Amino acid sequence: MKTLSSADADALDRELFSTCNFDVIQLMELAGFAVAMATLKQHKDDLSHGILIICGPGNNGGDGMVAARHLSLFGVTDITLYVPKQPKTDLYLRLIDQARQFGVTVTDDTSVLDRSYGVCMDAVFGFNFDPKGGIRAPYDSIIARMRDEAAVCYSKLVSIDVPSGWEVDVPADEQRKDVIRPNTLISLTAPKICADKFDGNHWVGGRFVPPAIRDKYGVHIDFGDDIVVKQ
Ligand SMILES: NC(=O)C1=CN([C@@H]2O[C@H](COP(=O)(O)OP(=O)(O)OC[C@H]3O[C@@H](n4cnc5c(N)ncnc54)[C@H](O)[C@@H]3O)[C@@H](O)[C@H]2O)[C@@H](O)CC1
Ligand SMILES: [K+]
Repeated sequence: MKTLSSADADALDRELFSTCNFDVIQLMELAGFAVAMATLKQHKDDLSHGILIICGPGNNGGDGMVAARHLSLFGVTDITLYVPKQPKTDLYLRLIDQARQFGVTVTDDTSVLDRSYGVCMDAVFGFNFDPKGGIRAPYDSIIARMRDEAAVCYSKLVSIDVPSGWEVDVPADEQRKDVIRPNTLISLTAPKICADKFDGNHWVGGRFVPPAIRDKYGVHIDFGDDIVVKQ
């Protein structure tokens, strides 16, 4: 499996915006749609017991907000978006408003971590997580609770793009011992180095990479006629 370093993922991302003329809203919509679809394929029964989506401050959190709306459209009725820090960016505020219009509960109240859900979705950090100096508040304590399903009651943990708190450029079997252990990882665009040796369910979404960029970075994912592929 070809994997990307965080630097390559960032460079590829910038090329999608510059060379390929994509807009962040387009890519985030496709990413969030793919996340919703992979979660539905992998965890349909668990979703009937509700889903808690925990959003971080960047685009990984935005993917979670989009996924919430699509999960509602797929018929999931009990969806909570936990957004611990009030976003300032207009894009995130609009995504939150749209999610609400589809019946999603949006909250910054930590007490949602005390409830029980079938699925907990980790949309906290993606490939731009910086491990230097550790995880800053309030995400440090949230990720610590996510690590322990007895503390946050869920049956399955699903991470978007990168398991939050993991070092992006370190293979799964070499991560620190105290990190979260998702049941499912949904890589976007292409798997990052941390997806190497990942022992859970692994899906890839991100049907937006044109052939020239695929060749340049060596990422050839055959989606066939689907939105996501299982690795
Ligand atoms: N082309 C692509 O690759 C696409 C990427 N998307 C998503 O965008 C993500 C990357 O988004 P971003 O660049 O916004 O970055 P991230 O979502 O990875 O997070 C960056 C944010 O986390 C904060 N942060 C970083 N390290 C921290 C630490 N140690 N403690 C506390 N806060 C910390 C930063 O201040 C910044 O606000 C991808 O992983 C993916 O989920 C998709 O939305 C669309 C397509
Ligand atoms: K994540």
